Amino acid sequence: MKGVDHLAHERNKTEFDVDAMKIVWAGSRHAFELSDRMARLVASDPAFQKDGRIRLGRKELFKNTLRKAAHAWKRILELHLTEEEAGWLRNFVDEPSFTDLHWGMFVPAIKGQGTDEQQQKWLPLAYKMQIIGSYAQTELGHGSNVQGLETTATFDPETDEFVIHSPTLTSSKWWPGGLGKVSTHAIVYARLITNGQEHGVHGFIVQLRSLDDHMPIPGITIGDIGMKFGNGAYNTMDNGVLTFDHIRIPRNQMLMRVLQVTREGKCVKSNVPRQLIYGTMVFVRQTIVADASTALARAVCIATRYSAVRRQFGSQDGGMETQVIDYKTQQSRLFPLLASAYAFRFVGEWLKWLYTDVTQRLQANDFSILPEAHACTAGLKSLTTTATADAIEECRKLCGGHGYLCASGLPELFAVYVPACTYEGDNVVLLLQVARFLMKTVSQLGSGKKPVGTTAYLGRVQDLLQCCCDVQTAEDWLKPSVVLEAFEARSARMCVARAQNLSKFENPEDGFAELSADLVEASVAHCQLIVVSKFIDKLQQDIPGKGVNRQLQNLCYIYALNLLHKYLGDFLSTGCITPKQASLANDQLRSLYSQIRPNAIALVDAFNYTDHYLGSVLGRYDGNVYPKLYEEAWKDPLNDSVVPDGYHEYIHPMLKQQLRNARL
Ligand SMILES: CCCCCCCC/C=C\CCCCCCCCCCCC(=O)SCCNC(=O)CCNC(=O)[C@H](O)C(C)(C)COP(=O)(O)OP(=O)(O)OC[C@H]1O[C@@H](n2cnc3c(N)ncnc32)[C@H](O)[C@@H]1OP(=O)(O)O
Ligand SMILES: Cc1cc2nc3c(=O)[nH]c(=O)nc-3n(C[C@H](O)[C@H](O)[C@H](O)COP(=O)(O)OP(=O)(O)OC[C@H]3O[C@@H](n4cnc5c(N)ncnc54)[C@H](O)[C@@H]3O)c2cc1C
Repeated sequence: MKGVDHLAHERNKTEFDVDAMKIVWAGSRHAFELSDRMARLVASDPAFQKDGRIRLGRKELFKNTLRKAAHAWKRILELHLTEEEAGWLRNFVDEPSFTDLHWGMFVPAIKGQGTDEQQQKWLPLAYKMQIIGSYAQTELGHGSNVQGLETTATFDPETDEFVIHSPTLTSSKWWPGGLGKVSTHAIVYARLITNGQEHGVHGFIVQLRSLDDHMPIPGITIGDIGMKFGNGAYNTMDNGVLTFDHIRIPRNQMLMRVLQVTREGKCVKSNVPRQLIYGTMVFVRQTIVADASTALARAVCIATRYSAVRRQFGSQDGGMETQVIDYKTQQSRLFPLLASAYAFRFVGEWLKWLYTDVTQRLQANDFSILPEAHACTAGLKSLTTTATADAIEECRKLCGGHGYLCASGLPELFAVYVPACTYEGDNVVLLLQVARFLMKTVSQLGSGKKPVGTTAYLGRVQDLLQCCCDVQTAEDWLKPSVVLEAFEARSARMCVARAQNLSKFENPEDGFAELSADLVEASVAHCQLIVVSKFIDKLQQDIPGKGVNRQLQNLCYIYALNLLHKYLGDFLSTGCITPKQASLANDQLRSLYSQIRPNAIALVDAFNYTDHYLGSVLGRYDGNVYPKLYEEAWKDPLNDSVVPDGYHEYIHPMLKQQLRNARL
């Protein structure tokens, strides 16, 4: 059987309505139709083709990205695309570029931290791309510790200006995307100083380059920070270095929604909390969770299709060998990743809802759920990006040797994706933020303050400390209440144990530092509970389409029970379940793998990815892997000549030498 036939055969086995699942995956019929249209538009435009990207040198690669970004903008204007459509189009162009930072951070920072007047002035320019913006927060010496940033913004009352200055080498801005070669402006984070007094870190709109000839403004030194991990990959982005030598900007270019500086240099606080200065990060972390499901789904789609095409061993009487997807070990590695892609999709949807809710509340001066929004975005960003980066690498291994070829698409996907564990907050630093939030919540339980939202379960802590898991058969693990209670009890018990250990320290900060590794584990347990509970919530919705809900149930339990298996130490050591119940969970997991198996190809088809977007010979929709791999190999520049360059200089003399030695 050819690869092409394998996948057709697999698709015939499907037990659910794939078109209905495509809508569930996209979030709505509207989102499906829109993203489908934009994906096809990009795939059919020769200007957006991706072939050979990994073989380009840095300069060529970068220019190619500029060309694509300019072409995308031209198409957006020509077709009068809405903001939503334009976002999808840029997504399917699938090449990190300065536009990500312009639309993803510069514009949101002005929207979130700018006053009405500032928004009226700057947003129209940014929307028309008459200025291009970057987000310049991180410095050579400090990234995680935002309060440790060294760039200064000193108010000069004589001229009504701020003087932006880089006092040390370590205060050089370092990393901001789009900054190196493209941005004309940036939101620069700097320590505010007025009348000799410091007022913490704030954002300032600073022009970096001339709008006429793109030369840096005098006093500004700016460039690219150099090559990053992998071929192609994130090297399409001009992450930059920037220093200021006493650059003057008008007073009204400080983003003043949180704090105003008057003409006299007096600081006047508004009624919004200081943390709103970090608001852009909350917004971006939320989008990163949605991106995680997309990147994970890409890797899983490639590995699943290829696993159905690939055959090894098991041939009897000259019959066909076994499809590697039928090996239980392959299933136990692959199907939890498939389930995770769906799980992250739904938690991403929920997080988007939470973010919208918080934004509306902020507008009504209700800041009560800001800590919850911070903890959820930080924790879920950390959980989903760590899992996705690991999963892409696992998918590469699941594809055996061919997974290591760039033609599989997996090496570049990994190289592009893996910095997500670092940017927008190092994943461990973010989990420590969640831990602080959890410890604070536990410490307030005695005061009668009822936890709400994702920590509401901690309000039932006494019950959760005592409850016994009610599982007697493997089927009992298919009850939502049973699964939920096990995850709630594990998280609650871990939180309480950590809080008790913390209370033994005289100085809570010393305790927090000493116990930080344990605290991070509690944060992970809490975040996994959120993902499981949002997946379970999704199952309660009225989901149309034959067999769709059934598949989602299977995926949900695979996600939860695989975590239970992987983190068994937590569940057993906290006494949430018994070894016997753990073994029953494992039995159930195996049964679920068998149920998912006939639907695996259809479940990845439901992602609705074009071959252009997947960029993988192994993941092709038609399964025509081998002829295309063979074809692809011949495109390598090494195969331009039969005898390689360097033969006469190096190989020939070496062979001659051996020959002479042999004759001696
Ligand atoms: C096959 C082919 C493949 C190729 C195809 C390519 C496809 C592309 C696919 C994927 C690529 C996607 C590309 C996407 C592009 C994304 C661009 C990436 C951009 C990255 C940009 C950045 O990184 S910007 C810089 C981000 N920096 C950080 O995140 C810094 C991290 N540090 C912090 O956030 C904070 O400083 C801290 C959280 C660590 C705080 O520390 P500290 O204790 O010092 O805080 P404070 O004293 O300041 O405040 C404490 C107080 O505030 C609360 N708090 C903290 N943060 C927040 C917040 N954000 N919101 C609300 N509240 C907050 C905190 O809880 C404390 O509260 P208390 O009540 O006092 O306890
Ligand atoms: C591809 C990419 C794009 C980026 N784009 C931008 C951008 O557009 N704009 C921008 O401003 N920045 C950008 N950044 C910077 C990014 O936000 C920072 O690198 C990130 O926040 C991590 O900070 P750091 O580099 O200072 O890491 P560090 O904090 O130095 O981390 C080093 C190690 O120390 C550990 N660590 C640090 N603090 C603690 C602690 N308190 N407790 C325990 N462990 C700790 C970390 O876990 C990590 O293992 C980008 C980075 C990358 C890689």
